Amino acid sequence: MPTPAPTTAPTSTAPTTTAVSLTDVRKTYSSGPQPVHALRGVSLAVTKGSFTAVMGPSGSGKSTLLNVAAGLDQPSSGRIVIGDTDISHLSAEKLTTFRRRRVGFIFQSYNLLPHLSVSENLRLPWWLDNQTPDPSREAELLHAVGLQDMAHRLPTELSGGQAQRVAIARALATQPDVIFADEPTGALDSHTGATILATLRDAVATYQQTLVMVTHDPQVAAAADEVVFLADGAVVDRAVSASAAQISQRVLELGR
Ligand SMILES: Nc1ncnc2c1ncn2[C@@H]1O[C@H](COP(=O)(O)OP(=O)(O)OP(=O)(O)O)[C@@H](O)[C@H]1O
Repeated sequence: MPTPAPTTAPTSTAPTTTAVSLTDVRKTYSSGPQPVHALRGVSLAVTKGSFTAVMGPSGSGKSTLLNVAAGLDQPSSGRIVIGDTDISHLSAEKLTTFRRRRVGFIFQSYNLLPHLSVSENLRLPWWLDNQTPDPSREAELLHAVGLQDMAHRLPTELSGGQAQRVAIARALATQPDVIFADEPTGALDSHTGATILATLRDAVATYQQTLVMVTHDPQVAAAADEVVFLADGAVVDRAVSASAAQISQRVLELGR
């Protein structure tokens, strides 16, 4: 006898296994002559400890999604929960504090402070939050990204790949609920990009770190547990454990 279908709709409360949840998130830019509907009702639940890649054609809303989900920009409507905090209604001041403590960022351009050493850049999240840096965690993270011998170097004395490793270690420093990465391998050659990707994957596994990453590169996206495809401001598909070829095919279909 077939199992009867459940009669109750799934609850809208995020289960404790969810690191980030978006519910019907919309973002309209109204500054120009015509409003731009960059996000048109995105709902998404990111599992704790998972690695999610966000892909889609240019202009599909990937960066907007990342900025809004990370609390860097306000949605026009909808609900965003990180960990157990609904950030949708936090004041600007509370949101800034929350981001410093609970969210990590990795950008294509590394965003290291040029006058601070590797070690000092890594300590920034603690300093910005008026916390004392944890020396053992700092040493562990430098080792995890292979920079244990470069703690005293300045960013100008690093290669692009090494600079991005500092950014990864820094994002991991405070054990945030989630790290958002925007094209973290975009400025690197393919070999260095592959090494950075491996470092990120290892970090996700070692620290059970939740990672959400925007990328244009199907090879990079194939390292993720799940790929979310955006088109015209909406989630149009999701793929689990997809190969680079499968991801490329889907991106082509979406009209990259
Ligand atoms: N500040 C802004 N003001 C007005 N429109 C904007 C703004 N930022 C983004 N947009 C528009 O919102 C839509 C989504 O942009 P977004 O940058 O999120 O796309 P994307 O998928 O990240 O693109 P790409 O892959 O080219 O970086 C686009 O039509 C873009 O022109």
